[in-house]
Amino acid sequence: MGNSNSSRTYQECYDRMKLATVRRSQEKHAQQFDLFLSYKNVNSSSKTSVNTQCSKDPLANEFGLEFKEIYLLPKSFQSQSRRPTQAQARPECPFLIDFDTFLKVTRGSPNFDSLVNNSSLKKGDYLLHEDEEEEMMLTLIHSNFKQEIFYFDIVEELIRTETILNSLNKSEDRHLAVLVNPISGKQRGRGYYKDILAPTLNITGIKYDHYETDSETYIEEWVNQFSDKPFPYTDIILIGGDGLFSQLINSVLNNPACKHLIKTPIGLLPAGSQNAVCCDLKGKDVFQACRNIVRRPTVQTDIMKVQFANSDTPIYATVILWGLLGDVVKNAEKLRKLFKSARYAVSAAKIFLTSWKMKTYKCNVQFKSDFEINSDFNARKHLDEEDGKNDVGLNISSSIQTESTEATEGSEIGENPWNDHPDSDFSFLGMVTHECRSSLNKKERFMPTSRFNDGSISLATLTKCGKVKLLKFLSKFSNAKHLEFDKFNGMEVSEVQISPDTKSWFNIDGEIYENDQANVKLLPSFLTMIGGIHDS
Ligand SMILES: Nc1ncnc2c1ncn2[C@@H]1O[C@H](COP(=O)(O)OP(=O)(O)OP(=O)(O)O)[C@@H](O)[C@H]1O
Repeated sequence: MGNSNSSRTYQECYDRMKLATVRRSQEKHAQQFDLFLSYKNVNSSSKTSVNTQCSKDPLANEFGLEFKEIYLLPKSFQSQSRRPTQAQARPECPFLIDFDTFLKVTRGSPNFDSLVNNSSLKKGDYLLHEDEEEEMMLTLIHSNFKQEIFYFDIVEELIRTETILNSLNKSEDRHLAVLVNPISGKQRGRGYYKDILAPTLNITGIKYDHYETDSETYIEEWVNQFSDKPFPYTDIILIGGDGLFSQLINSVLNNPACKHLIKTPIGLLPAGSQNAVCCDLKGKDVFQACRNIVRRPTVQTDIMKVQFANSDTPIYATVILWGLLGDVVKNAEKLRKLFKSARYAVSAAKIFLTSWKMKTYKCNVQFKSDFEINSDFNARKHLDEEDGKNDVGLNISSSIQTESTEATEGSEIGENPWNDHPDSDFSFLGMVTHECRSSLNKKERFMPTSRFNDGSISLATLTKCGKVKLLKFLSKFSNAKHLEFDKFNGMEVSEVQISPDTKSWFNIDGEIYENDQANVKLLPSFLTMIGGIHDS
C-alpha cells in the first residue's frame, strides 16, 4: 500500500513524466514542487529486464503505460525530466503514493456529505463547493478517501494532469448492478456499500443500481427477471461471500434463458466469512477491491461443472471439498447465528474434540489429466517398477500404479484416459480452480500453486490421518507449507470422477450437498472476473 509519508523516495526502475509545477498551499509565494508520474511502458521490449523486476498488474491505459507512483520533488531538484545519476542521491519526496492507491482527481474538493449512498446524483453535481469553481486546483483522492490538494499556475498543466491521472478509470458507458447480502460474514456488507463503494462510484461518475438480498432465493429471482431480455448492466458487483458468488453463477448457468448474462464481468467486495474468490482476484482489501471495480482489470477464470449422479441440474463451482472438510462446513451452518465467521473454526474444533478417533472417508477417485503429471507419473512408474517399488500412499506423482483398463475401454482414440487414484482412504479431498487464500489468515491458502487462469483443476487429497498427524498437517497448512506434508498430494487434472463409500457431505463453494457419485469437469476461461492474479 502506498502512503504520502514524507520519508519515502520514489522507485528508480521506472521512467517518469512531469505533469505540472504545483504548490501545496493557496499562497502564491509558497514553495513550488514538480509533480511526477512514473510508469512502465508496456509496449517497450527494450525495458524488459527493468520491468520484470518491478512489474505489477498488466494494466495499461490508453497511452500504453502502466502507471506506478505519483510524487512531488522540490522544484529546485536537478534536471527534472530525467533520472538522477548514480552519484546523485534520490531526494525524499514530500508527497508519494503508489498509483494503486489513487482513485481520482477532481476540480476543487469534493463535498463528501453528498457522496454517501446517493446514486441519483448527476455526474459532476457533487464535486464542487460553489465558491471553489474558479480555483486553479486539483484534489487528488486516495481510495481510502484521503485527499491532497495541489494548486496550479498554468491551466494547461492542470488539464493535462487531470486527463492523464483519470485515464485509467473507465467510467463512461458503465452501468453496474450492485447486489449486497446484508447477512454475509460479520454483516458488514451494508456498511461497505454505503461508506466505501457508493461514494467511490459517485466520485468516479460510474452509474449503478443498488439491490439488497432479502432471502436465500433473492439472487435466483433477480437473475430470472432478465430471462430472454437484454441485460441492462455492464458489470455485476457482489458484496458478500463465496456463497453469494456461487449462487449468482448457478442461477445464470442453470437458466437457459439467462445464459447471456455470463459474459458480464463480475466484481466482488469481500464481505463474507471466507472470500476466497475475492482474495485470489487481488481483492482481499476492501479498498483494493473497490479500486479493481473502478479500473476494471479482468481475468478469464476457470470454473468446474459438477454433475451428481442423482440430479439433472449441474452445479458450477470453484471449490469442491469432500470428507472432513465437507462435514466441518455442514456442522458450521448450525453455528452461523452464534459464531458468524468463526463458525468454521468452531465446527472443526468440535469435530476434533468430540471424536475419539478421526473418521476415515472411503472414496474411489478417477481422473483425467492433460498435464505433465501424466508423463511424470508414467516415467516415475517405470522407474518404480524397475526399482521394485510399489508404495501406495506416497505422492501421487510417484505412486499411481495403473491406468484403469475399465475406464479406458470406452475412451475414443486421442481422448485422455481415466487414471485410478492410488488412494481410497482419505481425511479429505478437494478440487479447486484457484489457490483459495483465506481472508482471515495471511499465509493460509488451500492450494498455493493453483491459479484461476491456469486451465486446470487442482486435485488435492489428504490420505487418512490420525489426530496427531492431522494436527501436524494443520500447523503446516496455516503457513502454506502443507505441500511438503507426506500425506498431502496435489495434481493438475481436467476431469474427476468421485464415488464415495462413506457417508459424508460435499462442500461446494460453501454450500452443502448430499453425498453422491459426482463427475467434475473443467470449464477453462469460462467467466470474466474483475481483478488480477497473484504472482506468488
Ligand atoms: N437476506 C438473506 N437472508 C437469508 N439468507 C441470505 C440472504 N441473502 C443471501 N442469503 C444467503 O446467504 C448465503 C451465504 O452468503 P455469503 O456467501 O454472502 O456469506 P457467507 O456464507 O458468510 O460467506 P462465505 O460464503 O464467504 O463463507 C447464500 O447462500 C445466500 O443464499
